[in-house]
Amino acid sequence: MNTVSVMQTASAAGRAADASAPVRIAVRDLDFFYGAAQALKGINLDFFDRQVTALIGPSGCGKSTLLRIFNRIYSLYPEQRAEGEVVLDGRNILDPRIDVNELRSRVGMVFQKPTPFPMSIYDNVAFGVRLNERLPRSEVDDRVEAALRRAALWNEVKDKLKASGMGLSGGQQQRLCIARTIAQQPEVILFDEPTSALDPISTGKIEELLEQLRSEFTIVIVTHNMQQAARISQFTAFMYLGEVVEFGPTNQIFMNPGKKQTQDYVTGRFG
Ligand SMILES: Nc1ncnc2c1ncn2[C@@H]1O[C@H](COP(=O)(O)OP(=O)(O)OP(=O)(O)O)[C@@H](O)[C@H]1O
Repeated sequence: MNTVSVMQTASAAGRAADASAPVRIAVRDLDFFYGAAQALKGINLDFFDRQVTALIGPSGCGKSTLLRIFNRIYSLYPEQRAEGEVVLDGRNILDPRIDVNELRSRVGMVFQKPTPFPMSIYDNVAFGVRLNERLPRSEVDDRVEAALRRAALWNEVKDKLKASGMGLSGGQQQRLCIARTIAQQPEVILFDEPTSALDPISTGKIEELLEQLRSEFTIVIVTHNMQQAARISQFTAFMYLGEVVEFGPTNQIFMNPGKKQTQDYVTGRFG
């Protein structure tokens, strides 16, 4: 896709940008360290409710690091630390007293490579629900069906719910992982390059799905693919060397960026 068509795509996605939506996640003066190495510097960003925000920027700029702070995955590693505030619904999730299991059911994550568990399709989707909630079997059934429908997978798997999730195609496995996340009824879903391991048809399905999911969830997506960011997001943050260079409605970032660095990146002149 050339620059002009990226801009046309951006225009369509960006028209839906709603900066008057409530702020779901507010990042304030956020620094992040891997041991002594600082990977994020003074990040300030708002993520709006029921909008898709894309994090873009060259390799190593800190996109995944930022995404992984939102469900505190980093706290598994003692040498990693975050300073500043990430406020989700009025609470700073960096606070060590936050219950990370509860946080991770509110902030779901879908990874680059589909990661189905070695168990049935049904059990994959029911997994988090059973772990965190005590529901009667019929309610778990309902939750599994609703999540598979929402993830646009129900029609393909409804007759083989007991078959292994590992037997699905790559694109179906990724939708299964999305269903597993949705089943926990999160508020926010984080996507870390969710289509980079998929073929174009599966990628198209996931992109369509993201557009549908945003009516219910706040979505943050890391993508290397600028056309994808332009197609699916309402807001875009351009990052470089651990900082946010520019943030705004996607059509503004792609069609009328305020900074030369952003312009150079979105027109493919560097990165
Ligand atoms: N586990 C780690 N230990 C030490 N440094 C790390 C670790 N993970 C990432 N980094 C460093 O932090 C910086 C940001 O990395 P990050 O993976 O967040 O960037 P990114 O923008 O997501 O890159 P990519 O697009 O290549 O995935 C880089 O300098 C990287 O080398």
